[in-house]
Amino acid sequence: MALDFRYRRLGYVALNVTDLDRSARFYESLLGLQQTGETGTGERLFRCSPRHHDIILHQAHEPGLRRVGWQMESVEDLHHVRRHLASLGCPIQEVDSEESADLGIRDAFRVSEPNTGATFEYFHSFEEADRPFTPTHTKIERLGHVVLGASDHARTEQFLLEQLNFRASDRIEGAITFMRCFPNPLHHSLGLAHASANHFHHVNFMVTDVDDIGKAFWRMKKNDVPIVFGPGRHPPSESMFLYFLDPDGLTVEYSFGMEEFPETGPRPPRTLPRTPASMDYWGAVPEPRMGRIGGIESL
Ligand SMILES: CC(C)c1ccc(C(=O)O)c(O)c1O
Ligand SMILES: [Fe+2]
Repeated sequence: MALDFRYRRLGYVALNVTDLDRSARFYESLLGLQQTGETGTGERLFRCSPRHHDIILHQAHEPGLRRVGWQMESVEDLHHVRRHLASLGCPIQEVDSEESADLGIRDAFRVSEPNTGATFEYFHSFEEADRPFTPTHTKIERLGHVVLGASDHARTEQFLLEQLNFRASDRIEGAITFMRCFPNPLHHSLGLAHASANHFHHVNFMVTDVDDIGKAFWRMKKNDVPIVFGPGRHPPSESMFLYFLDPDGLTVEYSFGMEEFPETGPRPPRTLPRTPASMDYWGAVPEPRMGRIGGIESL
């Protein structure tokens, strides 16, 4: 089957947190998301875009990734990816109408990415919020990307590229692959790190102003939020970055700027050597806590 289904964007990321109130305060007041409501099961919805939500926080015993939502360009693209995954023998779980209504989506289904066990949810229509997103201290532009650690990196990368129509933008040899969800132009919406076990690595928010990075550095310091990498500038995507930990120790990144790819005639992916200089132009060194906490919940 030709893999010509088209993604619109990384739709949303659902995270498991161990103290919902504490995390809600962090994601709202320190990160700058707007809380928009709750689902019938008490999950909290947050946004940084005109859409229904960008982040879901779910109360759980262990922190980590609950699922990743992918918005497709059209209903035909959604049917296409569903048929393709079913033809590969991947069990498809439909999202029932009550939950879909809560999430502002329609015709959604979930599937377990067979190598990492991460739940991918595919949908097409995504409700808009009734009011525009009004940034507070940080001019967040969008939910940027999610990075997973994979114990079988080669197989996972192959599945994502050959079966799910992601495209490789760059690789750091033996460390990470940066992938865009075709034809979305952003350098990466999904990153796949080499790891000894499958795990959540980090979630990223793109900001519109370099001052958002500098201001976050001091805001996090004043509020005793651990900064685990940066400020710095990533050679692969050219973005300036700051990584810090949420109250459960999940890693969150702010970044400013990112290379964009044309749909046709993109440059080929590069392979950068596995050296500190491939992670940061400015000489920052990641703390061991970066990208360490966070399991992957299975479907
Ligand atoms: C340190 C990590 C995994 C990393 C490296 C490079 C980029 C980038 O080029 O944007 C990232 O976003 C990362 O998270
Ligand atoms: Fe990142």
